[in-house]
Amino acid sequence: MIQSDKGGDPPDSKDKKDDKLSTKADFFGLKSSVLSSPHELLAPPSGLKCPSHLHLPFHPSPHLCPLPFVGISQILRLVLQQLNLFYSRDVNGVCLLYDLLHSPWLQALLKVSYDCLQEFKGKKLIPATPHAQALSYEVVKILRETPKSPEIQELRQILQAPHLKALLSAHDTVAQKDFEPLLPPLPDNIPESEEAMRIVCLVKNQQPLGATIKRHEMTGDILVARVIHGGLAERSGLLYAGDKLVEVNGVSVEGLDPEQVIHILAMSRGTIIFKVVPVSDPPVNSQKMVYVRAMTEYWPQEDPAIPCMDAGLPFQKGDILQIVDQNDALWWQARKISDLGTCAGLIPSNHLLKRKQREFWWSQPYQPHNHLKSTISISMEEEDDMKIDEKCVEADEETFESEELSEDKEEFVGHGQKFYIAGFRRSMRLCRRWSHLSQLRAKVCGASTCSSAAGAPYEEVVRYQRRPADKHRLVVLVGPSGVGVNELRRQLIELDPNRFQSAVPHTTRSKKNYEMDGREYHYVSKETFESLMYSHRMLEYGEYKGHLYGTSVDAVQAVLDEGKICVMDLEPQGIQVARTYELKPYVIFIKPSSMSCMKQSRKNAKIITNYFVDMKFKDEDLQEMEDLAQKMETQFGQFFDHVIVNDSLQDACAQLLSAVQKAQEEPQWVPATWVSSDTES
Ligand SMILES: Nc1ncnc2c1ncn2[C@@H]1O[C@H](COP(=O)(O)OP(=O)(O)OP(=O)(O)O)[C@@H](O)[C@H]1O
Repeated sequence: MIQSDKGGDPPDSKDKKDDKLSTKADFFGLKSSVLSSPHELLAPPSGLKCPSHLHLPFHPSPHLCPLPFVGISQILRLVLQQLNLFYSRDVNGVCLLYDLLHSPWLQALLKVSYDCLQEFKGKKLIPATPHAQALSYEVVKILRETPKSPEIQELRQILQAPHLKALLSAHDTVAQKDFEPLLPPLPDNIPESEEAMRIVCLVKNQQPLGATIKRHEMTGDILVARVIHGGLAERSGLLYAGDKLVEVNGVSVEGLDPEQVIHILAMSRGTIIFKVVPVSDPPVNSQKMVYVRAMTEYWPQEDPAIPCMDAGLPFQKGDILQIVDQNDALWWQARKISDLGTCAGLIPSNHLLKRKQREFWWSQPYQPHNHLKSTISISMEEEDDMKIDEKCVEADEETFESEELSEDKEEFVGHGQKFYIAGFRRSMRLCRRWSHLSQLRAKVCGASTCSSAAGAPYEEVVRYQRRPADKHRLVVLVGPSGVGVNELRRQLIELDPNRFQSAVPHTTRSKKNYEMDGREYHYVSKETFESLMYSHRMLEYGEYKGHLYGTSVDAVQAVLDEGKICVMDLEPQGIQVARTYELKPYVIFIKPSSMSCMKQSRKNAKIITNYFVDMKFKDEDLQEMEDLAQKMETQFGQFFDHVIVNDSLQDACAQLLSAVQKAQEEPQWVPATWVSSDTES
């Protein structure tokens, strides 16, 4: 499709002249395909659609290749083999041909060839004879008449070998300047004022052409506004942003609106011929390909500012995008990595999206951030509820203590062998749920950084493959309370305690006589705990019954230093704190299954609460879990590397094991900063 572009040009100097361009928008649904022959450019011949013709321009033509071309011709032969393969498989072979010819290795090869030619051109070599082939025949004839000797025999064989014959034939072609195709001579008297025209021929099909047009406000010219990466126009290399459209199928576009041009194109059938005045300085996209993780979502259909809605690329939080063009300061071109074969689409640049986020933020009525009430902040009402809960616990202290004991017993069981799994203590889990996290964190990081509405909308990412000698990546499980995060974590560790381990949390409460420092908890003073908090060495922390509980970076590091995989559960707000180069966390979101499934599967499941020990799930609990999961996904989905729906516990556990293995052994997208720090160190 060619689409009308509303403008949105970068405000840089290169495009200043376009500031006055029209901002009308429309779309014309021209689907077009194979681009045949322009006159001026070194484009594929019009016979491209015929497989037999495909070979012609790519034979190692003798007059194009410098002498040591054995390697080159070999590679070109490979290219031809590939093309033949593609051709027999794919009707749309021309596109593949184009892709191949655009491949960097072929370009490099041609460049070498060209450089060699240039070198020889400078030397002005003159052939000793233009008829080396005839000469060799003559020599062979003479040799036949001379007395036989092994040397003469060998010379005859050499001269009659097909390779040498081909070489001599190539020599003669070059020597006689017998080049093809013959181009018509240029007329001598072209007036200087006359603009060079390019004729571009396109054949409509289901593929979009991938270009947008706009009208220049001052001159009224119809210009190609944007050529979309990966579209036919771009792959043809014949249409560039800035080209002036003169005629479409013989109809002059002078004085027409973009919409009228679009109408002509929409009405056209089969081949469409464009006459264009090429832009004097075609833009070159020399930027390297960048990959980013979308930290927000974008819907072009809801964005009235997009230059061309149909060319927009919608994306969701967490999508990995390949940015292919950043020439425009406002509108980039990108593809989703899940869909790299397609034409690119327009997305707002980092700068523009940030601006949009800020505008959106200010347009919203003020709301305290209580949408994840149970995990982030606690409203006044909840504060009161909590006090009541705490009172209940206080009143029931003995029972509570004995329950902690019984939980210990439970935790000592595994594979018929007694071993202790840290990080599952009831107090720690309850403190997470009832933590004063937001208040505590506010103390540490100050309102400005924590409440910043709009972080970077894109995060640059790279493929990271952990080397066997590297420490393992931290595995973080996130999910709404009761979904089974701890159950899955426990099952994973029990599966192979020599490989998987939890971090030992810290607490400011005093050690009980059956506990061991560094086993259940690291017992530290309030001052030590707070100093860890203030120096950002705590991944998570909270207060429960007047004591502080939390997991430190060092505790996680201790597990990783042992060569084990540290598996921890975190509240989603803690993910950002854990996302560091040293821990390289792999975040798995544990999601509840549907209500009806959970009603079945959670029949015998028990919730941990601060005063009921074996409380069964009620429908409201399941509903709350589902709601919270949705909110978590909406707010933190961009950080999730993997999602597991916890329906059947056995399946979920198998999925978890496989995901954890992949995280450690297969390449994953991680923030670019994690890897650049790697190379620095
Ligand atoms: N897939 C499942 N099928 C049946 N029961 C399950 C499943 N997953 C978890 N459970 C049970 O649900 C209950 C709650 O699970 P778990 O304690 O792991 O929740 P949690 O996500 O860690 O919650 P919290 O963060 O509040 O501690 C447990 O009794 C557990 O055995």
